[in-house]
Amino acid sequence: MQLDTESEQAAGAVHSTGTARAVRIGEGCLGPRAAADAARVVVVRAPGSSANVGPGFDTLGLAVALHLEVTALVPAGAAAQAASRTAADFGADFGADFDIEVADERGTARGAEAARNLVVVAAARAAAAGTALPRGLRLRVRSAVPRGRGLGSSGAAAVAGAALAAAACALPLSRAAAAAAAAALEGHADNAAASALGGFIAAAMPDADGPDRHDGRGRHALPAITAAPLRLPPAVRIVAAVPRFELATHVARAALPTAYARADAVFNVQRIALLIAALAQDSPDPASVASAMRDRLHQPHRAHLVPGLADVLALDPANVPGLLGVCLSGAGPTAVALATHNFDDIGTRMVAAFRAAKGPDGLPVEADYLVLDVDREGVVVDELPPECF
Ligand SMILES: Nc1ncnc2c1ncn2[C@@H]1O[C@H](COP(=O)(O)OP(=O)(O)O)[C@@H](O)[C@H]1O
Ligand SMILES: N[C@@H](CCOP(=O)(O)O)C(=O)O
Repeated sequence: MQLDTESEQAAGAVHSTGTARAVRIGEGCLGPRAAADAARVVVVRAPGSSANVGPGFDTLGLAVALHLEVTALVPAGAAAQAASRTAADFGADFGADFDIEVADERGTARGAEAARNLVVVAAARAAAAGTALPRGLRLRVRSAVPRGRGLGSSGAAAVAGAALAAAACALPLSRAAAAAAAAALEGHADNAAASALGGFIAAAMPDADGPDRHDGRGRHALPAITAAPLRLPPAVRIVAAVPRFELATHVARAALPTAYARADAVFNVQRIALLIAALAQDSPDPASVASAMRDRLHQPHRAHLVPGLADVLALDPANVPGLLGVCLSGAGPTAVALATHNFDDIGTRMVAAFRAAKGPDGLPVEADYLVLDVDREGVVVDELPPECF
């Protein structure tokens, strides 16, 4: 399935392919739809994600039922105002005079400070591909996705921002477009595609050597990404053991080698194929899944950043009922287990394995576990009456 943002936007198309479900802003309205030139309240909800899923470095992603929600007050006349402004109106310093406000659990930011919030950055970039964000946006952000833990908080924020941009500018939105916009910001497509599309996905960035895309007026168009939904049996849930420290993705990426031995590349390519095949079964064979979730591209190179990881990864379905396999979640430090039952026992074992290790301060690595459903919906956008803000 080719997800091409440019052609969708050019055609103003909103279509449903069944798998890359498209959504029109306002679809699923919870209240009466406001007139287009009246103030509107738009609610965007995007799930977090667990990227890589073992061997699928920068490729596989699994959306998890932990959500980031943005409630936006879009001022009256926003669509016309956005259409009349161009991307050039809003340069790198757009935040300095940009009338925007973001409130989240860390407080309220305005202007230039608000413009550095990732949700706003993502909205601004996505909007710049076609138009500019209107002035006067008021955002409230609530996120259940812990930041910097490997559960895709930045991907969720980027997807939500892209969806918000479309809503604020009254443009049609497809989940594919939101995924592409967020992937362009993240630099890898796994989190973005999972947060935008939901479920278990494979995703790829466009060919790095491809042509730079412009729309002829100097505006940078968002690159298409390629994504495909993968089967995951309904019984599978995710047990996430979340250490109580942050690990920024850019730090964990800096720990990776720039080149790999052919044997390691082949090891992972084989296991990605085997993992997808094993999880396509109604009752996946735990030994097959666990073996296919092994990785040589990122986990060994990041293990020193996540004390206890080796012991968590050593949990074996042969000894743990319900367990299918364990891996580092995204860039870490969270570890996730795929499981069909016995979730609390699995979470307890993962936390105990972390606790048996010592952190850099010489103290045990404390972690908490969450039992999460797979989010099968991806990003959703609703519209509420203005008094709901
Ligand atoms: N709700 C949010 N609002 C604003 N920025 C966010 C939000 N969630 C995440 N971010 C940004 O993303 C960063 C974490 O991203 P990253 O290091 O990729 O970790 P992860 O995506 O695994 O949580 C945060 O430091 C912050 O800059
Ligand atoms: N493929 C990326 C995924 C990063 O995910 P995050 O949730 O840690 O941001 C990587 O492994 O670097």
